[in-house]
Amino acid sequence: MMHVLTNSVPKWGIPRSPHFDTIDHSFSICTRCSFSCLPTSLATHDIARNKGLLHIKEGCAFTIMSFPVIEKTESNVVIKEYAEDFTSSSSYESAMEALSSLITIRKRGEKTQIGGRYKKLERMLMYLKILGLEDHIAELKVIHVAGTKGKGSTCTFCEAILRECGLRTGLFTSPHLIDVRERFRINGLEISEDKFLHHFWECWSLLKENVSDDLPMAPLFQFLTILAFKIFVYEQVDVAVIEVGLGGTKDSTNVIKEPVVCGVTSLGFDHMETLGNTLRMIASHKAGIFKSQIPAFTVPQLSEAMDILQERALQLAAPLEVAAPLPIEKLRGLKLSLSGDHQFINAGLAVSLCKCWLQRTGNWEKIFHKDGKEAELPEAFLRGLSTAQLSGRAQIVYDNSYASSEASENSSGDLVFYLDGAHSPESMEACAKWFSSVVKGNRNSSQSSLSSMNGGENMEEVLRNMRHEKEKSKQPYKISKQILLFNCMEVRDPQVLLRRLVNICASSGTHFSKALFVPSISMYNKVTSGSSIVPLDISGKDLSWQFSLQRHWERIICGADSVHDKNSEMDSARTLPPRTFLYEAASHYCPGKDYSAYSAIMPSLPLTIKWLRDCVKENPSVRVQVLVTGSLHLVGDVLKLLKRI
Ligand SMILES: Nc1ncnc2c1ncn2[C@@H]1O[C@H](COP(=O)(O)OP(=O)(O)OP(=O)(O)O)[C@@H](O)[C@H]1O
Repeated sequence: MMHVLTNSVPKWGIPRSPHFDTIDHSFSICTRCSFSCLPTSLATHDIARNKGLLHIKEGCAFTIMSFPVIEKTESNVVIKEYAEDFTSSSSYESAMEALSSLITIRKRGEKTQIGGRYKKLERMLMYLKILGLEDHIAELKVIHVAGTKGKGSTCTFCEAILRECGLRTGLFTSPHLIDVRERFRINGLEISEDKFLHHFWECWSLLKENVSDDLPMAPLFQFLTILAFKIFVYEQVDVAVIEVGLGGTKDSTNVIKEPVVCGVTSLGFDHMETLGNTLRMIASHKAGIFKSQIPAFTVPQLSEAMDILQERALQLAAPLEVAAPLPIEKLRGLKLSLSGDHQFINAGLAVSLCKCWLQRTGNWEKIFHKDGKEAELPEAFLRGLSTAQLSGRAQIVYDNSYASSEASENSSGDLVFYLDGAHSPESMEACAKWFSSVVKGNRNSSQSSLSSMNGGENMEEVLRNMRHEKEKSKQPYKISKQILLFNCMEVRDPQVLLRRLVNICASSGTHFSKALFVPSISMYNKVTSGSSIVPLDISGKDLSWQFSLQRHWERIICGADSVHDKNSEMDSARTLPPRTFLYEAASHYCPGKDYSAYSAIMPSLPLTIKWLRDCVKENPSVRVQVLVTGSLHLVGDVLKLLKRI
């Protein structure tokens, strides 16, 4: 029998899970009304009481919130506002619209003009106070993780390890790929729509009611951070694993005053417009999460970065240790569930963070009855490391939806998507190594392609993929073609990203026969849900960025300038290349037409997926291996489409 120190004795003497209910589905707009069981001390109550929304029952306060609602007699201005502003048929879509309204459009590196009197972290504290959370977040037992690459993976490993130790976990990561709820996981599962909506609208209304010229509404990431804290407090998690959004010192998550332990993952060059151009400057921002006397861990870093981390730790008397990459033997024959050699670095850090967290919270001895100096990893750690799930990072998806029956499946080629949202030079390098390794069938890398289907898929899907792979291995030899499907944000340097990808792949014998440049569907000014409508109208889409990506590609591959003249660009983007383009030799194609010998502009992502499926359907002798990379938005869009069509 395992005993774990948890918060299972409710902090406020209230039931562990808030009670959710639906009062009335008959409102024309309001689809959800929810109750939450809150500590009576929370300031929210006072506000709610003033608004006449509060009903006290046996020492436990139930806040009745109903959004959006047509209640014209209601004096609550905010509620009226929802009814007027968010007339979408679905409450969830309304929440997405509300969230989208918090996106502040600005050029990268420019300071966001939120206005008001206060600095970001001051504002964050005020928002938390409005929600009555400022004391409660101090009780959260946090693992706080900053870094350039590997934050999401490290946090995901930590969450899975501690969950396997029997703890109730909360995980906050960013960005999301398909649905914003991916950012908030409770016990390994993304938060349910009901709970999300409940907390979302409660947060929204209280903040909206209290904004002023001095304290404007929280922009998107600040709002989501506050929401995460609220969710974790109310869900009474034993541990909150919190990924920094950007940088560290000034990040919204840095309102955590006393985490249990901090981690800094691999440092490199990203977000330089905000963090600075040197590794020292970047490291200094990341070290901004260190707190006085709180243990911190990092991974092996270049000396410029390590010096800064050590300096900062010394100033704060924070013990800083370097966690070595996890030696493969420690896994005792198991495999990391996240694929790629770089994941051993993240896993090593996660193990140190979790051990430290368990020791500092008094859980280590309770759970393992050991002094913590054992060389072997506990079973629970192994289970966490071999089951942690994170979509869009070195994820493999076998697509067989183009084959309508087993017979047609066998008479079609194979289409396999390799998805990795790398978008910085260092991560592109990690991605290129992983892709080359898996397409060559190098099962020793860290992971076999089968077990690397880590996309939060259910077991049924994993088993289906395994069956698919087994079936395919019995079939006659197929010619593999590696195709690149790429887009990146305009602030990135595509020349650097593409060159690094091509060179690293080439150094291990992997060559892309074609590259496809395609616009993402996701818009940077809109938060969408998994069920949002996919826009199919491609008319008038500006593809000039995709054309410039193609020019970079042509230069890298053939050393020549682009084959296109500017006038033909908009026209050519409306047509898809012939299907033979995908698998016939480059020498068959003369440049200067709709596509070049090595690359094509694809007018839209849905058309590209359909086109790829059609190509493969026609040619049973090919196995098309598509690397999707350059942007997490692109990866999310592809995943969304593969699930749907
Ligand atoms: N330790 C690492 N070193 C280099 N690249 C890495 C490392 N870990 C992850 N990557 C690369 O970075 C991508 C993103 O991984 P992850 O989400 O874990 O990191 P992140 O720091 O959260 O990144 P993001 O900038 O997307 O928020 C991966 O798909 C992989 O290509």
